[in-house]
Amino acid sequence: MNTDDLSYLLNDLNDAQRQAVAAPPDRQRVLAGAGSGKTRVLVHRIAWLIQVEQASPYSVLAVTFTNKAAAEMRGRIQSLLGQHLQGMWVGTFHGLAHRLLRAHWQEAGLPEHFQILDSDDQHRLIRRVIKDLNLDEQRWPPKQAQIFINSRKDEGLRPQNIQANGDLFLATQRNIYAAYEAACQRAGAIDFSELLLRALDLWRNHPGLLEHYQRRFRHLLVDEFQDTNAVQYAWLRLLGQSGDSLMVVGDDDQSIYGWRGAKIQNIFQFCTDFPDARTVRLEQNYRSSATILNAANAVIAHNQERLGKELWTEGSQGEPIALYAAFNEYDEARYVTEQIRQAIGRGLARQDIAILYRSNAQSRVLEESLLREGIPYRIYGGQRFFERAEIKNAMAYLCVIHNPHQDAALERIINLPTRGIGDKTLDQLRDYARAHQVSLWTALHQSLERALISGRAASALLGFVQLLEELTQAVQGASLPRLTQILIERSGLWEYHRNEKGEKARTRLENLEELVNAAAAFEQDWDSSETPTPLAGFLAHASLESGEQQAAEHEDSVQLMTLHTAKGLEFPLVFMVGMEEGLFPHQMSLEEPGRLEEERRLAYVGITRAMQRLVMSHAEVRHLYGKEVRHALSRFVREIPSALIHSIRLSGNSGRASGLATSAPRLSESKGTAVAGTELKVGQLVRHALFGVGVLQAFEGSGAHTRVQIKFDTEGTKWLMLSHAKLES
Ligand SMILES: Nc1ncnc2c1ncn2[C@@H]1O[C@H](COP(=O)(O)OP(=O)(O)OP(=O)(O)O)[C@@H](O)[C@H]1O
Ligand SMILES: [Mg+2]
Repeated sequence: MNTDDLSYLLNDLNDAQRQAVAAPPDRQRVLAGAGSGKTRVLVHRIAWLIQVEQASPYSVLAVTFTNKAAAEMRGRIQSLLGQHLQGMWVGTFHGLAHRLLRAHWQEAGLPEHFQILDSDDQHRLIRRVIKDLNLDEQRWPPKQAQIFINSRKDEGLRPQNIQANGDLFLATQRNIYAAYEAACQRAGAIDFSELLLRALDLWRNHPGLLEHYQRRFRHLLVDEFQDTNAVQYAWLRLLGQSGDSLMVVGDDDQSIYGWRGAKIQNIFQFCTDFPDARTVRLEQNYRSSATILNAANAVIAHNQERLGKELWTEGSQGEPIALYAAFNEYDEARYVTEQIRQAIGRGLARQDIAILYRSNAQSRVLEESLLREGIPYRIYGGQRFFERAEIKNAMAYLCVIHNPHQDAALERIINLPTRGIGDKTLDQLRDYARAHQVSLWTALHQSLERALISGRAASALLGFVQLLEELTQAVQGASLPRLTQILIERSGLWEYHRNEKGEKARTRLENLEELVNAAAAFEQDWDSSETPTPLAGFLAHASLESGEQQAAEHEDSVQLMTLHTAKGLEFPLVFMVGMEEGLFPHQMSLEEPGRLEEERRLAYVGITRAMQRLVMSHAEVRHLYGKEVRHALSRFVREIPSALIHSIRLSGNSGRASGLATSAPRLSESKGTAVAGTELKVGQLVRHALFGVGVLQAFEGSGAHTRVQIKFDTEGTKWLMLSHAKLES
């Protein structure tokens, strides 16, 4: 092929990048600092393999850290190649594991309709297990056991792999883990860590299947490699051994998921496991101004454990980093908001601005301030629609109708609404289930048949069985939204929430209505090749959506997210708020050696998100967990050479955010027209036929599933399905 034809694949690359992209199929480890074009290399490499090496898209497996990054990557490859790529697998490890397990549920030892437990479900189940084991919950807190179990799973350890050696703590945690595993198996449910481990076991235990995928995925590429955990790495080793090409790209200085089991050591291990792998280093940073880059380099230089690499840029010096000393968090939010208003006034697009914080809880005050100023924003994280109690209750009914052997869902609804099935009866059923290794549903039937339960308890259980039979009958042949509606009404859930008092009850009922809308939207673009029925698809959709901290794509909003979520992204203007000891670095990391270095890497990630301008802020007084606290300035700010910083003090008016900004939110630019989904903006006034006027507060979900949160003047705050809400501006 004429090399000129390939210029579009190589043009915007430097020499080192070009060599990595245009190498014949091989194994490479790209090790380079932030903003040096690692992700760009990976994208161009895939395009090169397909275009020049004639690799079938079907043979490419690319793994990234979030679904958003995966979608972006696919889009960039497609636009480079100018074609739609069928069959290419691009996704997160979790997403890929889920696909594998759905396709090979039998081999994985799962029921066809296995359910995914989110963190909340998992916590409930572990709590249950602890009780069943007659352990004292005070001494053996479920949360602690949950962390123990997940971190063992992330390391690839089953209970039988854990040696207690007479250690009571380990022995007990191992017992809880084992009992929890049995409970999951009975319930046909798996948690997020299990997704990965089970997929790995699938390959380990079925060499034929592994071979199939090894033959298929000839080209393997992994972004953000520094944050792979032991199980993910084991995946890679299995799949990568026999492939044609393998590329991992990462930066040891950006490893920020150690607390979730990520192992920086994988970066080194890689060269032991793949001795023929080449290491590529990229040293030129294309993202940030020299000031920002120097600040990042200075901070990360304080870490001991690093491979050590310097980044340089040809970019201009840029503006100094602004540091605002706020009086409290409200003042901080006002300052940030005012700065954003000015930046927008100077012509910066809203989506080019990001506010980064250490903890989700910090967003509330910032949100309020942005709302008051009518600045549209988009937030990643927070409580998702599918995580709300009333929605989870309704989804549990859907789940049980789909497959009654799902213990977590069954437990959730067996006495909700209350129908006289007490804890004692439930305990009896659980004991039976455990003793006979069956699901709760089977335990219930057998206990009744064998008259192990009698009297009032038995008739309550019978009532429940009858109810489920009736519900199953009633939904025969119904569409997904109709089915959802029938279940919500006839299960008694509707009545139950209606009898609750106050505003909360009303919100719950409306959310339940929204669920029916969500079901309708889902059914419309349900993909029959992915799940056997719309119901199965809807259940999976709900559990996966609640697991990922993603927000809907809405252009032209300021972006709010945690520092962790910001990984891999870049913005011309970045605010890092709450730069205080105890907040960032986080209090917990101060007490745990090793964690502090991880916090510093997080600071490095944050600083290197900024392209042109970085603004940091800290508050002298802050309200945390209901208390007023005073924090010292974060060491990460103090580690930046003072020549790079422009301090803005409280005293004097120069830097002080102006005005208290209590004005009502303004109408957005797109006045008057009936509002289509993409035109809506947070902060905008909208009108709903029934609820009247309100302010749009947030978006969630995407496409036909988009929901909007609106604060109505008289009707409180509601979540509505955008496609059904018929809003007017
Ligand atoms: N050779 C190049 N010429 C011009 N711009 C480049 C070049 N390489 C990368 N860039 C740009 O630099 C920025 C950073 O690139 P990229 O996001 O790929 O870096 P990265 O190493 O993946 O960063 P991170 O470590 O934060 O994930 C992007 O805007 C990218 O388009
Ligand atoms: Mg990247």
